[in-house]
Amino acid sequence: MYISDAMQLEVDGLTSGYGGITVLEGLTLAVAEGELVGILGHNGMGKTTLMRSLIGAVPARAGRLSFMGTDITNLPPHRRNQLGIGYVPQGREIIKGLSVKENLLLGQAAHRGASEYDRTLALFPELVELLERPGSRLSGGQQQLLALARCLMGRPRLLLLDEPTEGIQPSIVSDIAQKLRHLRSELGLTIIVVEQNLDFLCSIADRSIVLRGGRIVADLRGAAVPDRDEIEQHLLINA
Ligand SMILES: Nc1ncnc2c1ncn2[C@@H]1O[C@H](COP(=O)(O)OP(=O)(O)OP(=O)(O)O)[C@@H](O)[C@H]1O
Repeated sequence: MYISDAMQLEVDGLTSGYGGITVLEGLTLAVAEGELVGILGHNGMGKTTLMRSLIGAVPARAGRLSFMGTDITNLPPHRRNQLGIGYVPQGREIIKGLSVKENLLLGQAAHRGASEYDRTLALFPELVELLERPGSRLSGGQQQLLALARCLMGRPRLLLLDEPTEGIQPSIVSDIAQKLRHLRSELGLTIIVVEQNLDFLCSIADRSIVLRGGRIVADLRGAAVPDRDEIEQHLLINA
């Protein structure tokens, strides 16, 4: 898989939080175009806050964020999305009262321009026979595919995923891993994925970051799959 030398995302000294609580404290991270980065950490360590800070839902209190050379530190979420940052939140947020097709078209409604519908369905042939089915009648795995497809309707360059395997049957988890690998190679996407499922993460990531107390305490890079034992050690040390 091609990974560029150029940094697509640069986070420099990011501090953010809620009300009187500081969650991320001077976090610094650079992600190259085409990289697939896993974010690990125990509950409450700031993984979702990092995702929400990257999309602009949680403002930076200090530090600087840059995406594809543009300073996005003070840009609102819709502008960051237009620049190419896509987000699939924890819990997926499928609109259950709408059909698969309607959910997909919502992903496009946020963007003006050429239709992504046919291109997206070509990447997700599993959804073709489900197009008229309401979101409420999808399995967890189908919902995750729909959430990914809906996000891709906005043509992101960077895909942020928060716990994509949560609540998904173990037998389907490998399908999600395969889909992410496929999307990355077909579209050259950069992917940052928050995960608790180590097996899943080790099967897809070429770099793993461990968060603790709002800081990065391990940044394990490998040309291929990261070392599961090493990651586990960092998680244990940080428990
Ligand atoms: N909207 C909010 N208002 C106030 N505090 C919040 C809010 N969201 C999260 N927090 C707090 O911020 C801290 C970090 O939460 P965050 O959700 O980023 O952690 P996480 O690593 O993603 O955890 P989990 O694995 O449980 O999702 C926690 O102490 C949490 O209680």
